[in-house]
Amino acid sequence: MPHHLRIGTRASPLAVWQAEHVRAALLRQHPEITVEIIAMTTSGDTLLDAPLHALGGKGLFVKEIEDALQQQRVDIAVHSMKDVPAQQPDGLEIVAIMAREDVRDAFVSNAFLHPDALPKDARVGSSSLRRRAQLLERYPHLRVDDLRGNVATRLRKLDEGHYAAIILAAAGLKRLGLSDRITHLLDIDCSLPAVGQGAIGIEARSDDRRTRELLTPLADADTHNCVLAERSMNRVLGGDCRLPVAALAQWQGPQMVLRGLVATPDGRRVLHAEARGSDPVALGMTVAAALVAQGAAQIIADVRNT
Ligand SMILES: NCc1[nH]cc(CCC(=O)O)c1CC(=O)O
Repeated sequence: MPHHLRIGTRASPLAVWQAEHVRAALLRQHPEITVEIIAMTTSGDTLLDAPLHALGGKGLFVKEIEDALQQQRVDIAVHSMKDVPAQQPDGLEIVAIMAREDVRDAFVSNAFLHPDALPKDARVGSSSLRRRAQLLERYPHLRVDDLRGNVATRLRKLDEGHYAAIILAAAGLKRLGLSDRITHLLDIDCSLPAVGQGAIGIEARSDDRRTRELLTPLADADTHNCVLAERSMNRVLGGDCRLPVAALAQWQGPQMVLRGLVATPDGRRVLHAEARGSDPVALGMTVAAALVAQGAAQIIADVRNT
């Protein structure tokens, strides 16, 4: 009997694209196996009215898929690493992280070529406190308003005229074939990305040796170490994707450079830290400690309490 693998994924077009991407890579490596995609609607997809950061619980988008994995209804789960909480549930593990797409945030507008061109009180759509804080730091005259929904929904709300501009991850737009909607790619000095942004992670049961072996050739070691460093920082800070926390690790020769940021949602205080090293976990802890020394823990506690 040929081996059959069931991939669990969210049902959004971007998530399904990512699952298809994993399926294609698996079949390239192992032409003898069969792969099925099982798409699920998660609570993060249905609770569209509340602002993302106000919804309780971590891992809104991944919980239901992890349940299916633990209950053996699927064999692997494909996630945007950005949405994956710092800690995996018992018995599950991120086995492979694939080569990263563009890590940057994209400025998308039908009327303005660059955020510099936005007039006072222009409405910018973003539901991420991380994007809000960095935008308001540089452009305190703007209004940042909540914007939820999948990529197509957000673009539609822009096109309907509800916003002067919106900010999205470049990776999602590129994967969906929507690169032509990117008006301007924000430099990482303007908008440091979210932990794990642009990276696809594949989760499996720790004790499922056969599946883990099949996944090994899909992993990109450089991306894996960068995302580990970012997640190590986030774990110390107790951060998740709803908090104004950003991090990006990049290889510079034999070393990684990890930049981290914690900000107040209004962008009035923005803490930065940076370190180099080759041990991802230690590097993350170093940058987290440097942020804590500047008051990061208090900022995070304040955001959690509001
Ligand atoms: N929170 C939703 C989400 N999760 C991953 C991506 C983009 C793709 C990626 O970062 O890998 C997006 C959309 C967005 O932020 O615009």
